[in-house]
Amino acid sequence: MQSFLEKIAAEVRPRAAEGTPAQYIPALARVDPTKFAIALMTAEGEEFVTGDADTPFSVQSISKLFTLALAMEWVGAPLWERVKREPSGMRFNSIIQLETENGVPRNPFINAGAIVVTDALMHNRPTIEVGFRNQMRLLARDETICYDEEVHRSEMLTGDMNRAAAFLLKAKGNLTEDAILVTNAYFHFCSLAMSARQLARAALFLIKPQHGDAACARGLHAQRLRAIMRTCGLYDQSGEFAYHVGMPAKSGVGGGILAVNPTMGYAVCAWSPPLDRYGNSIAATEALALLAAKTGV
Ligand SMILES: NC(=O)CC[C@H](N)C(=O)O
Repeated sequence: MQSFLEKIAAEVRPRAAEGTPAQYIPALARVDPTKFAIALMTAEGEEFVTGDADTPFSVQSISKLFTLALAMEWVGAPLWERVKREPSGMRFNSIIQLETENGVPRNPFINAGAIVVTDALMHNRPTIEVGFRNQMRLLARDETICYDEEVHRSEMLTGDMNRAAAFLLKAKGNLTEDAILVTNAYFHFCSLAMSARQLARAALFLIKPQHGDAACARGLHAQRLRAIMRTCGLYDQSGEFAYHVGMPAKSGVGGGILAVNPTMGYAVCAWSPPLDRYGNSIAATEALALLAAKTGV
């Protein structure tokens, strides 16, 4: 596996030149585009890594997987009255459907849906940012995980589309808390900095129940979460990714893609900052495609 990951890395790294790191968040535009990592964790606890696997990067929308997992634990069924489980076929930050579909976002992995999930998590929990970070520390078994305050500030300065979504949700009666406070918490979740190794470790609960105190570690909702990853995990490229790669996955505009293979029993995170026009990492997608082909997905 180790030499195979190194071969994949050598093959796909040049593909990064075809894209650019996210430009609309200035702190992400400054990230070194040549960074690259793959980290693979097996259900049995073996770890294989290559490249910059211990360099923290901005998890961005990968946080939506973990906020949803928490909300399924903490909020349960009422969550699904506020957000649907359908692919949107639209860009991740689009608010068009929100207007025509009465303020109920298509799924929890587009921005509007994740803002509803954030609102649900915040309810009666004033320190949700600390709570979420602590859950991630427990899942990844790593106390060093922190928010990147520079990325957070950068998103606060440029996050008007997300504030627009939050105010629309509020106007349609689908936001309980203050729209500005909810988006600030959402920006914090997105600004969490984690390495590929930490993310792959944190995702193991999706293929095998884990010990520990993290709320979602028992993996009670793992199969449902994988279904939503499969259908909505890469925004309006989810169908293409399912065809090309085949693993349930979640991407972020920091250039990370976190995927799981329940049949073979591993979680894997690939990272390369340059993105395609959908906002998904080009080299990370290709790395996962080669891995999937090799491991019989
Ligand atoms: N696709 C993403 O990773 C988007 C997350 C980003 N924080 C945003 O709200 O635009």
